[in-house]
Amino acid sequence: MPKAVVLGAAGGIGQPLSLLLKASHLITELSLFDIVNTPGVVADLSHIATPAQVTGYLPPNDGLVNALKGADVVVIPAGVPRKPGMTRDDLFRINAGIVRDLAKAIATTSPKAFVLVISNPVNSTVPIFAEVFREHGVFDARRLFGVTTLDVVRAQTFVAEVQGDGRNAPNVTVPVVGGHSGVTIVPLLSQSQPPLAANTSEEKLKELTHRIQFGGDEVVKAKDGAGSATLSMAYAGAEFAFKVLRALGGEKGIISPSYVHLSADANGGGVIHKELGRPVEYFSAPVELGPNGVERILPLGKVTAYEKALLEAALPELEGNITKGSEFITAAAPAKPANL
Ligand SMILES: NC(=O)C1=CN([C@@H]2O[C@H](COP(=O)(O)OP(=O)(O)OC[C@H]3O[C@@H](n4cnc5c(N)ncnc54)[C@H](O)[C@@H]3O)[C@@H](O)[C@H]2O)C=CC1
Ligand SMILES: O=C([O-])CC(=O)C(=O)O
Repeated sequence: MPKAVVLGAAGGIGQPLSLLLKASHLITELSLFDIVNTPGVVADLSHIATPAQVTGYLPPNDGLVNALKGADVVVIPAGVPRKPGMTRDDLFRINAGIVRDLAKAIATTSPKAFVLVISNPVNSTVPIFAEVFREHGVFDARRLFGVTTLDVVRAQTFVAEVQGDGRNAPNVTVPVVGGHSGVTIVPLLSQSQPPLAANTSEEKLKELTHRIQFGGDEVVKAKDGAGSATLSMAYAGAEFAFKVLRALGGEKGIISPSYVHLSADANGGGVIHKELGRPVEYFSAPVELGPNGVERILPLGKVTAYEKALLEAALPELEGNITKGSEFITAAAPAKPANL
């Protein structure tokens, strides 16, 4: 039975996420790391009568390494959240260095673990992980995931509301693709199941799209300086982690959107490149999960002219975010000695 690790476990997301993981019977070991307050979170969770045995670690010494030893799945909500007026990209300055250091520790301690990145800006932090893993010779695109599940969870909820039956949200499916910030979040509402009413006005579609793209801002605004989504993110992060764990356990046919390096797929994301009309390195798309991680990236399928325009609007920002993340590592790498 697998060991799950949470890095940033004492934070706004980390605590409820750790609770949901502790409550799950899919894991037997839950290892928590944060730079502060881990002992209290561990003492609290460890009284819950579920199988997972909880251990906690702090820096300095080998806290992080010990937390990561033998990890099968590492979930990462470490880093600062937004305040009103900030974009996710504004978090790069602080969070890029945090995730780089966590990536180095994973690369050396648990290079085979499945890595689930929540820390923002996801569009850039996932490329940071990939480049650190590449530098250490352990990059496997099938095992690195940007968690975009909250966008899907929001889309389910908001579409169900528009359909007049909020209680049906769990049965609604909406693919949300692209990235995880503003216009890079592209809901494919034409593929909603159950479908939106045929007479849904263009205005309503635009409103719904905007609400899914900027749902995070609603929470940042409501929290008024006290952070961003934590509880809904913990729910979404746990939901995705459970899917990964079930696939790891051999369950077949599990599909979930996730932000991945397109080389994770046997054909290198070729189908999606063709659909988008240009190559892009990372993209959130529905992926089929298996015991080795990504088994297959599914095509986006039929999109409307409106959705095609959304995809076109998403790509320049997404590509900029990807380059920024990758170059944070590659530009800092010492030059290779010339081949004399
Ligand atoms: N992917 C997504 O859909 C979402 C991502 N987020 C992002 O998740 C991140 C965390 O958000 P919150 O939990 O609300 O923030 P928070 O500030 O409440 O918690 C962050 C935790 O990370 C810890 N931390 C900082 N540096 C660390 C390090 N080097 N190693 C381990 N832990 C470290 C802090 O001590 C803190 O406990 C933010 O970057 C936020 O933007 C938030 C919501 C949704
Ligand atoms: O909005 C934020 O900064 C946090 C986040 O990623 C989300 O809620 O989708």
